[in-house]
Amino acid sequence: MYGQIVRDGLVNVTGIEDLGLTSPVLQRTSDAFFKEISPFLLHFGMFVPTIIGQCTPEQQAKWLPLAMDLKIIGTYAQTELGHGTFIRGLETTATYDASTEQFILKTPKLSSYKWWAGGLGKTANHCIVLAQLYTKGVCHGPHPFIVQIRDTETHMPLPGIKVGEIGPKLGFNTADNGFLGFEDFRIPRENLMMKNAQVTKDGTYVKVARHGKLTYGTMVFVRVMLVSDMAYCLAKAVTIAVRYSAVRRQSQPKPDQPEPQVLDYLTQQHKLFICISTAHAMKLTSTWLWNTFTGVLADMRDGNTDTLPELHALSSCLKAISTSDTSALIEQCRFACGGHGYMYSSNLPALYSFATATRTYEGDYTVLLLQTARFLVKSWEQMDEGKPLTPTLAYLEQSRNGSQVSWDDSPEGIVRGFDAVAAGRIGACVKSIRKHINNGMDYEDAWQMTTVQLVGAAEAHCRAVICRVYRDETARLTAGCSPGVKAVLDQLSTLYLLYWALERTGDLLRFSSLSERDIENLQARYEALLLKIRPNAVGLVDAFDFRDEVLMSTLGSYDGRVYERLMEEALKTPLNREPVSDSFHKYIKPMMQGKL
Ligand SMILES: CCCCCCCC/C=C\CCCCCCC/C=C/C(=O)SCCNC(=O)CCNC(=O)[C@H](O)C(C)(C)COP(=O)(O)OP(=O)(O)OC[C@H]1O[C@@H](n2cnc3c(N)ncnc32)[C@H](O)[C@@H]1OP(=O)(O)O
Ligand SMILES: Cc1cc2nc3c(=O)[nH]c(=O)nc-3n(C[C@H](O)[C@H](O)[C@H](O)COP(=O)(O)OP(=O)(O)OC[C@H]3O[C@@H](n4cnc5c(N)ncnc54)[C@H](O)[C@@H]3O)c2cc1C
Repeated sequence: MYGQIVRDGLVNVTGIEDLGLTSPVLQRTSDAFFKEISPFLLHFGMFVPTIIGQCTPEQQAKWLPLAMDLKIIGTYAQTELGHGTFIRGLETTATYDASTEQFILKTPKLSSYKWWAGGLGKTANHCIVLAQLYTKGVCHGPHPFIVQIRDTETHMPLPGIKVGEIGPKLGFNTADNGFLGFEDFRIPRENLMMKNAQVTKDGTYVKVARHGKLTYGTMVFVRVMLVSDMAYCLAKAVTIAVRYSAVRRQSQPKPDQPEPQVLDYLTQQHKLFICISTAHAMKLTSTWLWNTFTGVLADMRDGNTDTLPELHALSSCLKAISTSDTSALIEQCRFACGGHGYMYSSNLPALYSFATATRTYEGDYTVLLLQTARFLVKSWEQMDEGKPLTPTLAYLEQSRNGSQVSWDDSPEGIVRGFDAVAAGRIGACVKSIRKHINNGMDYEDAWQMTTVQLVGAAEAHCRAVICRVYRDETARLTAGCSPGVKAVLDQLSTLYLLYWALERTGDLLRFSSLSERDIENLQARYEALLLKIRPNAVGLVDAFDFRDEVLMSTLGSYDGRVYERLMEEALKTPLNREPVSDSFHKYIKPMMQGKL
């Protein structure tokens, strides 16, 4: 199993070298090799980006060629058995010894073991280690170090290194996630990644970066990338489910009619068409977020970190919501395929296990939404002080006078409705925090007592951002399209707005003049739109243009030979090599004969 995985991984990363080892190329071609992920994902997805983001030019000149030529294989070891979210609580230490100009890495106790890093178990021979940096008796917090953990010739763990695989998981079972412990393991001073902070030969700590959280830059990059990854993952799942729903015929609503395609059931359309729409919404939002990210990087290259807080808030909530929506909607695709959706050969289980993991790694859902909420509350307070709001929060101004937004059921009106919900929920959180403080709580306790509402406010803000970006980007990108294409893509973005308006009627009743009659109108429009989209449903998923080798699905292959493929896969099962398993003779027969 592992040997095959490594072979496929290497064919992937070396066989396409002439195409250029860019992230998107690697990411997309790796899907033709793995139902889940490559053991080299962390090498290209975090090890290389961290060298670029955290090393000085001199350090990059040393490490980047080695990494890009796969002379070293790396991963990113930050999480420990005892800490993942709370990075400031990490226990691994790196203590500077000026007499030898080395850092001594230590794993003080079991909970300090690095745990989870992809590729760490048996594949990587180097890794980025986040450790508490001590010099001259002072702790300066978590810093990144580049550490060789295995001999590059023998692949044996180096003396003082304890490393291994963490074992089977819900999914990601081709990721080779590992554990890592250090016993007074020494590395050269130069292995501290020194772009944002340095330690001189005599042990003096020098802070370089103006912003205290640039060490967390790789996580922001990955969160931005994951939004696009989720769009791609969901597009694969809905391609499988819609194609299967066009093939599958079931039940007989009318006695004298043949069994219909299950795709003709309105409930099936309700399950699946939001998935098509959401894949588009997340793809367009991810491109918008990527452009925002590169803009902030450019600002930071000019020494300006003012736009970083908004990027952190955006990447946090968009990563949280895109992974949560994708996990839920891929499971919905699985539900839509009945029993055959539960077959591993459908590829829906693997797609689900990948997406649901992504809801956790690179920042847990709740924790990241609370990060966004922190930014929203601070922005509200700045608005109260008359300070300007950042672009994505301009809608807060409308709530300043507290008047209720009048409901307008046009697409643009619905977008404004979601702005009103977000503004209203943020305002309610600020009111709650202030009430608790007035009742004698300190700020931290008042914040904690409001966190359930704060998570909801951050979700509402994110939904408002997605709705606005999806609507605006669809209009912009279809401006030059044929009327037919323009109409279908407009239907999809309208469906997204109607779907979420119906999901959030409570909020819209609370923060706008939405009435019961308006809700009835929304429901009727939504159902009529499902019927309009039905004729184009298969064409819309075909337009995602996934080859069968990438979909890897008995249910979603282009030729629709579902039952033949299911049987072909079944016959490949090892248990079918012999008509009678030897377990019959060992256990079942003796049991039947009363001899067990
Ligand atoms: C060959 C095959 C294919 C190759 C493909 C290649 C390309 C693929 C590209 C991408 C896909 C790659 C996928 C890789 C797979 C990933 C596997 C998983 C990896 C991991 O999980 S790595 C570990 C991730 N861990 C986390 O995310 C931990 C989450 N915790 C935190 O982020 C923080 O600890 C915290 C923010 C939750 C809390 O920290 P703390 O208490 O210290 O901070 P606060 O007090 O809340 O805030 C203080 C202050 O800092 C600001 N802040 C916090 N974080 C950031 C940040 N990241 N950036 C900027 N600012 C930040 C925060 O806003 C506060 O500011 P203010 O005080 O309010 O001003
Ligand atoms: C498939 C997979 C791959 C991974 N790969 C890597 C890797 O390559 N490298 C790496 O370093 N790590 C990796 N991780 C680890 C991952 O980054 C962490 O699991 C993630 O950051 C969550 O942290 P945790 O596990 O400590 O969860 P915890 O934070 O302990 O979460 C447990 C519960 O506590 C809640 N919680 C925690 N803090 C707060 C708070 N402040 N307020 C409210 N609720 C809170 C959470 O919401 C959650 O409900 C991987 C994880 C997975 C699942």
